[in-house]
Amino acid sequence: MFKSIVCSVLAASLVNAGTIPLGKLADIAKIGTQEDVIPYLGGAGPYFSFPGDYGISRDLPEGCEMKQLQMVGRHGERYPTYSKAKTIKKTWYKLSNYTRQFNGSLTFLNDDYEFFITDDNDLEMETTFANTDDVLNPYTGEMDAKRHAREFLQQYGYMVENKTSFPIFAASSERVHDTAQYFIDGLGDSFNISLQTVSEAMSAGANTLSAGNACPGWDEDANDDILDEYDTTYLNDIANRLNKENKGLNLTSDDANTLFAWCAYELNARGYSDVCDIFTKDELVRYSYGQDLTSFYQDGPGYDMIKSVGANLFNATLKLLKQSETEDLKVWLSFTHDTDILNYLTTIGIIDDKNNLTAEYVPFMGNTFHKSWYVPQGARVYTEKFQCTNDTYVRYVVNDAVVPLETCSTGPGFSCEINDFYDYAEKRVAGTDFLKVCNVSSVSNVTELTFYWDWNTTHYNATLLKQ
Ligand SMILES: Cc1ncc(C[n+]2csc(CCOP(=O)(O)OP(=O)(O)O)c2C)c(N)n1
Repeated sequence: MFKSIVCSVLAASLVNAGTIPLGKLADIAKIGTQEDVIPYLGGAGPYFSFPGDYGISRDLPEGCEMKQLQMVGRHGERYPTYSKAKTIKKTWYKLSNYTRQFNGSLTFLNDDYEFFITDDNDLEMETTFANTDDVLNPYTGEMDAKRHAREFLQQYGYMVENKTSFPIFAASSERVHDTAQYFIDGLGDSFNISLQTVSEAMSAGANTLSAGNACPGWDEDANDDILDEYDTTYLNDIANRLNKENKGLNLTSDDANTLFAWCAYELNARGYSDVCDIFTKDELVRYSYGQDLTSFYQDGPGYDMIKSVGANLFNATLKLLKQSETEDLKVWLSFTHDTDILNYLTTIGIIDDKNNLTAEYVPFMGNTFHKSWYVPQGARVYTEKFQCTNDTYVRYVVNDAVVPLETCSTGPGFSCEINDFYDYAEKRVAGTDFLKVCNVSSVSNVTELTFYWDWNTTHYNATLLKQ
């Protein structure tokens, strides 16, 4: 209410001051024109479908019947976290304190540029119709989740036609919870969904959708010796270029690095970002690979403990698959964070673990791991279990594309025959030990993931966290 009064007062004063922007409106000119940049932003930017879909049809193979559907999704487009906002603001203060005219790719700052974070209460949160910087922004997390719900109904609506009451699970981060709620809103009022908010506090231990948050054994710096080798002179080049064009500006390579995140989050908040136009295409490729490397060695196959972390959720999804005949519920929808999805995909074996990424150069041959392809904002990983005549199969759909298991894809639609799948899965989880490698017992005595089975009696309603 207060906000809308302030807005109308502001609007009125703009009218009186005669500053209504006439003619050239940046949003009209730019919204929708920067989609090429999004895949290079390490998953911080808006949702896009997995580009390498191999041409496999997403449709249920002919003559088959879906038996169970699971989905693990990331929350949608958001504002920066507190820590990322701090670094972005540091760069913004340098720019906003510059007293001369800007030249080159920073020229947009001469016009009436408004910094995209206008309210610190938005930090850590989804971008929404209410808090977006621009009414035309097509990339709000709210819209993404609602659209996802409609796409879910279009693709799999037959699975919920006769079962309109069911639970949806969300980790207790506020943005994750909000995404689940927008998804529920998008399903429409024919449904009676109970939103189960499962704690992602450390004390939740194994009963969580965010094993990474219950993992004191995880060490962010474990593979820094590898990551430090990556050549980051492209960041110095960016800073030097901007400083040369703008005498007296003292941007550092850290500022240059921050500008990529600024570009991504401004797209989420505003729908376009002049900051994205600062970079050359080569610089975008170098930044993007840096993001791939970091997540490969912190949350992917490059860090040996990750298979164990992802096993906490993967084991639960396997149990659900095995119970598909006896469990009343056929659809299991859950929302969590990007790192948790990367951990899960690592255990499944969907991220290539046969070629460790090199930090010595950008490997164009044989590198299939592009972080943004797997976990853009709003990422969604579906597990399909379907029966065709007498045989049953499993396959994964990542961000709208069927992504077959490398060594098990001879079934219809490049799926994996169910017994072969269980053998495959057993090998994947052999030797993993989430509780041990994460040292869970130091923060929690909860040793099992139970919420998929006891939600109806427990009713999960964890306190929301901004993390
Ligand atoms: C296995 C593991 N344990 C702990 C961490 C620490 N950690 C960093 S970010 C994060 C949660 C995800 O937050 P964010 O990167 O903001 O992802 P988003 O909410 O945008 O999906 C956790 C648990 C980690 N990355 N990986």
